Amino acid sequence: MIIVDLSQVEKHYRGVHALQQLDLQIQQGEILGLFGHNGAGKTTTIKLILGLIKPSQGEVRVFDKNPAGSHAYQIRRQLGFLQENVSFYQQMTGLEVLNYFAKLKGCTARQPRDLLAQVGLEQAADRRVKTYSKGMCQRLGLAQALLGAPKLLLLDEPTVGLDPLATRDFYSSIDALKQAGSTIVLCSHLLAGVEKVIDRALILKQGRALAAGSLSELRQQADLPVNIELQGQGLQLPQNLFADFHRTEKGIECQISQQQKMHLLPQLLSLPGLENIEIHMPSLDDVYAHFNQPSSGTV
Ligand SMILES: Nc1ncnc2c1ncn2[C@@H]1O[C@H](COP(=O)(O)OP(=O)(O)OP(=O)(O)O)[C@@H](O)[C@H]1O
Repeated sequence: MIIVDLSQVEKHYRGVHALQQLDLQIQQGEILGLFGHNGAGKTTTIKLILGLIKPSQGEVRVFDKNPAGSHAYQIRRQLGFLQENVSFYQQMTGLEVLNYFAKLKGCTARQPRDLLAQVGLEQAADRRVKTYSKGMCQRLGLAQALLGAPKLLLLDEPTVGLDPLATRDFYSSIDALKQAGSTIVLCSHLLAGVEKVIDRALILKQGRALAAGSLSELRQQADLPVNIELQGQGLQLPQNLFADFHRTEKGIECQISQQQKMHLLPQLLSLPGLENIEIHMPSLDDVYAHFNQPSSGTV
């Protein structure tokens, strides 16, 4: 089932082409990573999905309805949103903030306390928000976004300000929501963290889609080499096995194409003296850098 459907969407702000000819479909239960440099059009895409702004051209459908049309209220009750640089009423306690948003959203009274526990703020529930650290405010923002078990969750830089443990907990919560059937859009500049969580990525540049697909599809499209580290003393490679290799203290490092990997692995594993082999596939960071090279076109 398609939850979000953007078709040939354009958004112009007085001379700024924030989005151009954008097509995007997000299936139910999918986690989409939305990436791009500053000003690439990520927040504009999120605002269109939320129905906060309307496209200049093209069509936006969320749950098969126009999110900025007469069904907006009905759609928004099924949405959760965490904006970048979240801020709350400073004089209220964390629990009061969540109760307030829960009432606006028509959620059950029990949920705010459960959510505060889920994001690790149980002990701080009755403290005023003005005493919260940046990371605690971010956790409160997450709890707010999770109110009402949203079917579609939009998260703009959700892990900014979170420590490594809280970031890990956050991604576990995201995975649990996905398992429960939620659809999630994640914008982040911290690519290493989101790499394991997302099903698919859309990379934007100056309002246009540069590349889209799963990490494995993007690796194929980018055709970046795989780095292989062969560890062992006195390793000898058969002649002409690799054009591109160099010796290191631990053994040999080489680069092979993704297509060669499965074909060459048996030969590498049978090398005399091989003690260990480490295979480094191109990361999301590598793929992102590749598509953002000046020569890369758009999809
Ligand atoms: N209300 C507005 N009026 C004029 N221009 C705008 C407005 N909102 C966004 N823009 C412009 O549209 C483009 C896309 O902005 P957007 O906020 O979507 O980028 P972003 O990818 O979210 O960037 P960042 O990573 O910095 O948050 C930018 O050039 C921005 O200056």
